[in-house]
Amino acid sequence: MSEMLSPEELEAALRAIGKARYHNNHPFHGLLHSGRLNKGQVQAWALNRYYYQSIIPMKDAAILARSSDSEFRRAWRQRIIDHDGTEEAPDGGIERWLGLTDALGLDRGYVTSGAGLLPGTRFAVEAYLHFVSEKSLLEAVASSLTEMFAPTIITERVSGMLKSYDFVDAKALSYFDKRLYQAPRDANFALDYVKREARLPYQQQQVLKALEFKCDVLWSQLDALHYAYVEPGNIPPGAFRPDGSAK
Ligand SMILES: O=C(O)c1cc(C(=O)O)c2c(n1)C(=O)C(=O)c1cc(C(=O)O)[nH]c1-2
Repeated sequence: MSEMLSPEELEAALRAIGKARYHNNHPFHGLLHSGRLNKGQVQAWALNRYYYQSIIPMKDAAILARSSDSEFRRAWRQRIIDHDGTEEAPDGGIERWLGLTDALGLDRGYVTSGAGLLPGTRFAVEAYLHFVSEKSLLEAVASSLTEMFAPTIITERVSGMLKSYDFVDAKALSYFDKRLYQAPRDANFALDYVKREARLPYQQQQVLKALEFKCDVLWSQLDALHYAYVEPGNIPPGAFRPDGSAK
């Protein structure tokens, strides 16, 4: 039986998970941020990461659909607006991500079709969608808490990539500008929620496990990229080939 943690202890335990398991620790990010990837490898990253982006509003809609609290829904629906945009301002996160894949020379139809995805990306991203649909609302909210750790990695990524790659510029990376304030706003809301709603020891354990799960979702996407495009360079049949031979 686990002990009841104070809200502050719960937060400290969540931060310890992020410190150990967040994807900023993955070697693929080390290569991406320090300019040690070639353009084809950066294209592979952006293409696969598009799939994660595209599923985020669907997973947030699944979370919305599970809450009976209109105040909660009002706050949470902002996430969907941020990613999908509005009629007046259609350049939400998804559109901005496609701005990055455009800048990298990838065809939009190919990117959005998902045809060149790594199987590992597909399975990891879909596992996230299933997780939030099937687990408790508390666990679903907790699984978004990786965003607590996002601002640091975004700052490192943008400055590293701008310095190192002549094929990306600030406009291509503008997706990340908005994430710098959206991610902390969203993470603070979700953190307050889990600190308030995890009222029993088993619920606190569920919250911690949900964050571990989500770190695994992010980590396994980078494992798949690394295996296919860095070492040993085993690109699965049908997946994107930087030389364009199997498009
Ligand atoms: O660039 C990153 O490293 C990174 C990480 C994460 C994250 O930690 O899950 C998200 C994002 N970006 C992101 O752009 C984003 O919109 C996002 C939404 C979520 C979520 O779980 O609801 N995570 C993330």
